[in-house]
Amino acid sequence: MPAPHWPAPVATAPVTATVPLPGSKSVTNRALLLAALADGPGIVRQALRSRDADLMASALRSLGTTLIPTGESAAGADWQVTPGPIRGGAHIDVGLAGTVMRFVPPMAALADGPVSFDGDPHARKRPMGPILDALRALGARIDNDALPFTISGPLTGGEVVLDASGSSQFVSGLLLTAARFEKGVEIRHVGPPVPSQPHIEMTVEMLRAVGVAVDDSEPDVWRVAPGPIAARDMTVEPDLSNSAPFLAAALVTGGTVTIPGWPLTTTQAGDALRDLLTQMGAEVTRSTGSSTSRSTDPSATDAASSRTGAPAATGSGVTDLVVRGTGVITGIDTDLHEVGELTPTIAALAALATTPSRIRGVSHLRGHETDRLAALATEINRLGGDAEETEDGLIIRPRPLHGGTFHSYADHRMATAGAVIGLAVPGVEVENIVTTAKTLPEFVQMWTAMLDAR
Ligand SMILES: O=C(O)C1=C[C@@H](OP(=O)(O)O)[C@@H](O)[C@H](O)C1
Ligand SMILES: C=C(OP(=O)(O)O)C(=O)O
Repeated sequence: MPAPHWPAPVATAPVTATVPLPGSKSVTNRALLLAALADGPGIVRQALRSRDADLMASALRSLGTTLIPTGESAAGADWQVTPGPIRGGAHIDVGLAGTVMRFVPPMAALADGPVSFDGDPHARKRPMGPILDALRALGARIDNDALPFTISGPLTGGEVVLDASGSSQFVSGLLLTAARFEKGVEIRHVGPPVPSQPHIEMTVEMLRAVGVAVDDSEPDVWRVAPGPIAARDMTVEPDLSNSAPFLAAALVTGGTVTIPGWPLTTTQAGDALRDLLTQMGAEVTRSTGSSTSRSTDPSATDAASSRTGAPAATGSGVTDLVVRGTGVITGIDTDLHEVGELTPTIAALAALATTPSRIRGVSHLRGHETDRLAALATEINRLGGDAEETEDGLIIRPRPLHGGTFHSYADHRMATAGAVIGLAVPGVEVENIVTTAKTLPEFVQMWTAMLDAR
């Protein structure tokens, strides 16, 4: 039986809340995979626990990695990761996780036998062709062009040309395992621009932090020489993209939301919120206030840690991010090609803005958890709004909204977009709010706590 729809709470007063966030999905799943491919046991600290992260952990276990939780706190889980010989014969459930369906197959192609993959019904619709073709070109055998598929090695590596305009994860997936390929890899992208460059930078930076030499000096070309991946102690940053609905609440209610532990420098897409929310009318400041980062364990500091696998904070590398709503939400004309995962929240704010908005550069969102452009236009219009899909984005014009069901399409960011609109529009019910478990299982409790805080 489907769970009842979640009545999105209406804000009765400006919110004033501090919202600590669990770890980044993108950093967690890269860190776990790199630890599983490393030359010895390592630790991943303050990792996210969520459906996507748990699917990654299960995938790695079925390929022969030992993952032992050594501690769990509000900041996340600490995993001791001990690599093993990569085992074939496994079946891997990717759920709806792009990071699992694109990052694990290159590792599976190194297994000593075939490995099969499948996922949620919609996962079978997400684009996989370019990375599967690339793996074939590098030596693997694969029996399909989308999920479900079975992959068999041996994969030797070498040079490959692919079109990664559909997802940066095609490049990240190949890069993460590339040092373990006999010949390493040279990836050359040919096609329209690759989206989500910060996520590729995150991959490159995390690889360098574990001793892998990545040459990205030529645009759209990445070279990784074969060699060991060093075992390290990595600490995961808070998930800045998941701060989006909470920070949006400051704008919607004319309140103030503070996120502690915001890194001073980061490759996370969510860092773009500082600029985007300013453009939409917020006052955004950093303060050293209460922020001490999520880690208090001095042993977590590691000279080799990167910004994304960041050293434990001493307070120097992080601040509080404070977003204050000024009472007016202005529309925005913006290209979100590099930070597409922020689109649902920006669209929700645009639906509540006083002037029109145009979101460009995100045609690749049609291959996300759902076709996000169609889903956002449909759901905003269902509540009486005026949203129009364009070839590469959305036009959203001001129009008063009314209550109704906001469908999530099993998309965590659609569900949280419904919650943002519901702050200002009585009677919004979000269908399948529990889909937020993909990256933020505590969403409802955190949302309620934010609204209750004074
Ligand atoms: O590598 C990653 O961790 C991600 C890359 C991006 O994918 P696309 O390039 O497919 O948008 C992003 O949208 C996704 O949420 C996470
Ligand atoms: C696109 C997203 O996820 P995935 O990692 O499944 O691609 C997202 O979280 O917005």
